[in-house]
Amino acid sequence: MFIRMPKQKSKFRILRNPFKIKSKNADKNHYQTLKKKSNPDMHTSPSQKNRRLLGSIVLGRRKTSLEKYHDAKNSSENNKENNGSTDQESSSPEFDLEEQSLKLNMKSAVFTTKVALTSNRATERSKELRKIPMTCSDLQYLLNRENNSADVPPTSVSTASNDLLSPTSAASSSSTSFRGRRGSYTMKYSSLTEKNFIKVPSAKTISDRLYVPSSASSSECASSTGLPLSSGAESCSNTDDNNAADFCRGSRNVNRGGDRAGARKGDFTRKYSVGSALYGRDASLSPETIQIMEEVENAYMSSPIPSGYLSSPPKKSPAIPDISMGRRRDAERGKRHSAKSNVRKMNIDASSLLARVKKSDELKSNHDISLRLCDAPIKNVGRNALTADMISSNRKTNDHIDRTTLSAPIESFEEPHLEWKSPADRYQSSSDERSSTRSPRSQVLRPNPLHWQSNGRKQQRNLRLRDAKTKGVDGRQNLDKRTARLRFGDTFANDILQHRAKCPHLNDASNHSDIVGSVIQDRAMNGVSVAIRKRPIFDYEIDRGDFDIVSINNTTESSHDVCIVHNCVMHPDMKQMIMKLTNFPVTAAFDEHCLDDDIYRHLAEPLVNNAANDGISTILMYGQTGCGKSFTMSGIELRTARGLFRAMQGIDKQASGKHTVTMQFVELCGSKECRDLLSSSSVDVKVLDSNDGSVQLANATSLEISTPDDLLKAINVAKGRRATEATDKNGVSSRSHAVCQLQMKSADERNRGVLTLIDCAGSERRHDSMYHSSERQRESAEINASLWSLKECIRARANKSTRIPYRGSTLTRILRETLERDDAKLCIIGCVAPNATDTEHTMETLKTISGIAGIDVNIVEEKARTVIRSEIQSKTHTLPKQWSHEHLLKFLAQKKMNTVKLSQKHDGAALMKMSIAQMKVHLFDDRNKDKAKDLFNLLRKENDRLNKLQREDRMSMVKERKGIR
Ligand SMILES: Nc1ncnc2c1ncn2[C@@H]1O[C@H](COP(=O)(O)OP(=O)(O)OP(=O)(O)O)[C@@H](O)[C@H]1O
Repeated sequence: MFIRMPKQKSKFRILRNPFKIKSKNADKNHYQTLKKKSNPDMHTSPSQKNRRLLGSIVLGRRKTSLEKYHDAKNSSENNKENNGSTDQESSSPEFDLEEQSLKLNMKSAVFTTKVALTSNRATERSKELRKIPMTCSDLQYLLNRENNSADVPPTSVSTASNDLLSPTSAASSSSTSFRGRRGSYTMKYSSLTEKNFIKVPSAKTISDRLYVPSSASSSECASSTGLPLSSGAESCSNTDDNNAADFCRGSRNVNRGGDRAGARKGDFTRKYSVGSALYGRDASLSPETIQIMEEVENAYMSSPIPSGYLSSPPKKSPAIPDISMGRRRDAERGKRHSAKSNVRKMNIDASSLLARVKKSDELKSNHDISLRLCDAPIKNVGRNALTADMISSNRKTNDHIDRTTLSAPIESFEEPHLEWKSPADRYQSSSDERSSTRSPRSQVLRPNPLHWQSNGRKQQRNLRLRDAKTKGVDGRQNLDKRTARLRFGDTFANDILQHRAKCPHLNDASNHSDIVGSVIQDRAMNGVSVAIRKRPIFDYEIDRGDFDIVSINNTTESSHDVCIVHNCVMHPDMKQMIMKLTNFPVTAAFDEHCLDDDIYRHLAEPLVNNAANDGISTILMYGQTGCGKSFTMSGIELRTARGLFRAMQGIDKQASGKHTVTMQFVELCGSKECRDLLSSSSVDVKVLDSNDGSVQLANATSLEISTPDDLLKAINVAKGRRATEATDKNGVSSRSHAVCQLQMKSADERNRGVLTLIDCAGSERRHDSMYHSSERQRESAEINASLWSLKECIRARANKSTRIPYRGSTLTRILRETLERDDAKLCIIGCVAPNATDTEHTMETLKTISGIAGIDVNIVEEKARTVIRSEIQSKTHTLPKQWSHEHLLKFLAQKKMNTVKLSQKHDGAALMKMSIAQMKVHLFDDRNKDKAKDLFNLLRKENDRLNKLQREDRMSMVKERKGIR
């Protein structure tokens, strides 16, 4: 039966997009099928059938459903009128699909079609469209069936797909059913539209190999596929009762393979083999098919290749001895090898394996496999060739093999490994097993450690890791910087204490008390001064084992103070402790004993006075999160409110005029957003540049301030509206830059002074923001970007650059006047946290600060030195889990627990991990539970006692440190 293709539909369309037409009714039809499954003839009216056929077969421009409907209707009517033919004739497609397929050389291509598969017991979930592979001829077959053409020659249908598609229901049915384990499956014809056919690109070769024409004899089949008969046998392996279930799985595999456009050979094999077996029970199977199936089944049964291998191709080899004895490269290539090299390899492999297997007692139970492997005909090539991988997969898939052999520890393979020790012996031992045609040199079997060594190494590594875990502090254990600092905190802290004791001027709380503020301002370079304030270490930090690593030297007569960071690190051997000292120069440094008054007097007051005298002043807080920026800024604001008005009063008296103070308070969130904090409505503020070089905050509320209290109240209100969030470091971490701008204008508005107080959001390192939400991480990135931009601007200013890149961020745009005007004063106060875990943060802040001031050239890194372990880490206070075997014995002797049976491997860590039951079994000969319980409790009690002592020690050390100051 031929179908005529309309002339105007070019074949190229098929090539370019053979699946162009999409049936919008596919889903609807699918559910209709499910509904009407019991009576499939219900929806096979001629018009419906025609519509479906036209919608599915006519290739070309995609038609709307309405067009398709009209087309179908018209063609149906025309056929009836013109030909006066029967329904069957009228609905026959008008082109020769087989011819077209041949022309397009697509006959052997595999298509995948979505079919509605529903089982009797199917739940709603399983009623989904599945894909099964089909050939062009399958399609033709189905279309012919659709057309009720009983005279379709079944020979044109491939065996495999025929198996799948032969109906159990009446031939005229619009849906095809076939049996499966879960019941009968229905495949709906209406889903046979081009859009549902997906060509599997790599399938041609697969189909060439696997499809066996049902009309051909088995020998023809073998010759046409170019494979030995045994490979044809592959297509009907696995004939057990699990076929139906496997079929479902197999279909899914094929489906996935089709989706990936790389259907795997194994998947196809599996599916077809199962499919054919499934159909073996069907009465409607053609005699030719049955004959072929029988032949291939016989061939399969006589095949020496294990079914396990045929049904699942070899995968990556597990840990077995390297039986290939070839070069490592050869073994790795394994599958990629040519057929020839595989044959050679098989020769060696099978015989060598057999020889060694016979010698090994442990593998005796597997003799039957080994013999089978050796019996395998050497001529088997390609897929049938034996390789190490294959043998391993054979081991895997054969259930009768003792699985303990594979999972046995590496020691169980020691015997064959030792055999390879001497090359001469190796040659001798193998010469009688192999032909000696090659030179002895080429036959010397090198002990290829491909699997052995990799497994040995892996095991050694695991042992090392386990050791490291159990060894505790004294063992070689890899720790990150922060953990190591806490772990060895006592030793490091003691070393720092000793250093401070040698240099009593460090952290001596002098804090420039005898130096007036102007002196520090005199140190400023180009109006930019940088200062450091170290916050005190908190109790909770001490409790967790943290210690103070920042020392301040502010007693020097030089032009700058020094902030010393004691960087405590571990040597790569994780045993030696290294102390590195870095000296950072800053304009002024304040230790943890400094007061807000000190900060104001030395740093802020000169700038406030400058602003009151119509100057441009900016105070900016910089530093990591939780280091005291807001704390310091609050102190400055409090004092500024009074100091500013005081300064202005003096000026007003002199000038007999009155200054007005206006205030604007905005926050900068991210790199662009600017919000007014003096207004409850969150108005977006625009930062506008004026021609005179000043900056206007358009839309921001300008509040006129007349008293210090008004100023403080307004500041508090604005701060209350500031975006804060609880972080790991700070319960109320500021997530925005707060900018408070005070403008002092003279009565005639000729003179103008500006004081800008900026409390930056905390700079964060990756570790701090690692656990943040994506929003927070973006925020952190923007904060850091704006700070980086500020740094660039200040550098450019210090370098007297003609162009300051202030447009880099909103923060720098607001600070434009400060950055551009030479008489402007800028004080950056860097806050640092003293704890050891924040060493990197602190160093980064200090580096940035001194870089801004242009004094980073004076940063001095002292030579690293090894820290001598302090005796304070008293051995008496080591916890039980850190005890050695000897320490444990001593302890048990002290406690008169002489009945405990300890082996060398039992140390403190091992015992602390044991439960009472384990102690009873492993440590007491009489298995006395009470004794085990006593020991268990004794160790726990001792652990608590020592823990408490350690804590007390630490506290006394801290007190001691404070006393030294
Ligand atoms: N010099 C100090 N003396 C006593 N406590 C301080 C000092 N500096 C900071 N603190 C305390 O440290 C905590 C964190 O300080 P603060 O909120 O000022 O940090 P921050 O740098 O502004 O953090 P963020 O950038 O996350 O807003 C506060 O509880 C504060 O009281």
